[in-house]
Amino acid sequence: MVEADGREAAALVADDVRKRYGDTVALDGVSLSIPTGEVFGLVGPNGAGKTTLVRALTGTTRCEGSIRVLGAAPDTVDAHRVGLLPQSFNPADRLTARELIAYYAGLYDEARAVDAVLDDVGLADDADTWYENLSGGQQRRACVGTALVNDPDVLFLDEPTTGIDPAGRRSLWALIDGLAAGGTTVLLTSHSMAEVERLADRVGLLRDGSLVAVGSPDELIADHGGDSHLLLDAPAVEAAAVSAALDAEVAERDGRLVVRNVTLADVGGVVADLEAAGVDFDSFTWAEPSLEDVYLRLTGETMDREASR
Ligand SMILES: Nc1ncnc2c1ncn2[C@@H]1O[C@H](COP(=O)(O)OP(=O)(O)OP(=O)(O)O)[C@@H](O)[C@H]1O
Repeated sequence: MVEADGREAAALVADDVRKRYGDTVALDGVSLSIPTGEVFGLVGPNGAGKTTLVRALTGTTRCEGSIRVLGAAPDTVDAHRVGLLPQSFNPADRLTARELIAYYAGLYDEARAVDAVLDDVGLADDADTWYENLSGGQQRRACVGTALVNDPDVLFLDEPTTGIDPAGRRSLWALIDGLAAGGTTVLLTSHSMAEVERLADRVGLLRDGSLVAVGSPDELIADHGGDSHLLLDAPAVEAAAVSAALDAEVAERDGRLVVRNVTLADVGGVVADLEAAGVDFDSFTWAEPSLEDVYLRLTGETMDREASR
């Protein structure tokens, strides 16, 4: 469908996309429509099919089903309008950051000014450093820059912030916000639920090659996040003992006890009941459900909570 201004209403459309590698089913009938200007976050455990879906959408792997990118098939879409940061990307070591960006800019008839791209990814001061001498996070930022040289209408970012420190991550988030505000459609994959919750208009959760949930972070949290809860640091206490003391549902997660369905107003009473029952805890945190809770529930996984922040 084409809007009155000539832009396609849906920048990306996938219909029943399937991909096998031998006996491995990497994509098991994925259907998806991403409107122009949306930031779509793709999450899922290792091996769920995220990179395969990015590769299918960018025409870098063949698959069954139908894909439209800006109204065209992935292998015929105008390459000037698409940017891709692959998950694994190893540029030549003996190029400076500026030479690397300039090389990619040279692949397009019309490209952005190299210094502006370096500035966008926070490498203006390190522009003349060889790629091999940049830190891991700076290298990743240089790689992000290569995907921005053509000012793409659709940008694929496969784990863009891996290895980037918190400050660099925040500046990349601001950059992505700015691109989206300017109408760029962004599909990003990430293992950071905080990142996806912060950036994405909608999130798709892939599991075993299937999209098991799609919605805004708020929708997913309301539908699948569960209740607000109290997290107890009580290393010496069994979940069953806390459950008996409170007459409540208590589970163990990542070394902490989770007392389910505790509203903020309930916290004082719950803590008083724990103390009255002699339950020995070091500290507690009250938490509303987050995208991480959605992820854990829908994938059945546990994850390093700190790694996801
Ligand atoms: N080139 C390939 N040859 C064989 N199997 C592959 C190939 N690429 C991916 N796979 C398999 O397809 C499945 C999906 O892999 P994919 O890389 O898409 O997952 P992912 O969600 O991106 O994982 P990660 O979070 O680890 O990056 C996995 O079982 C993987 O082993």
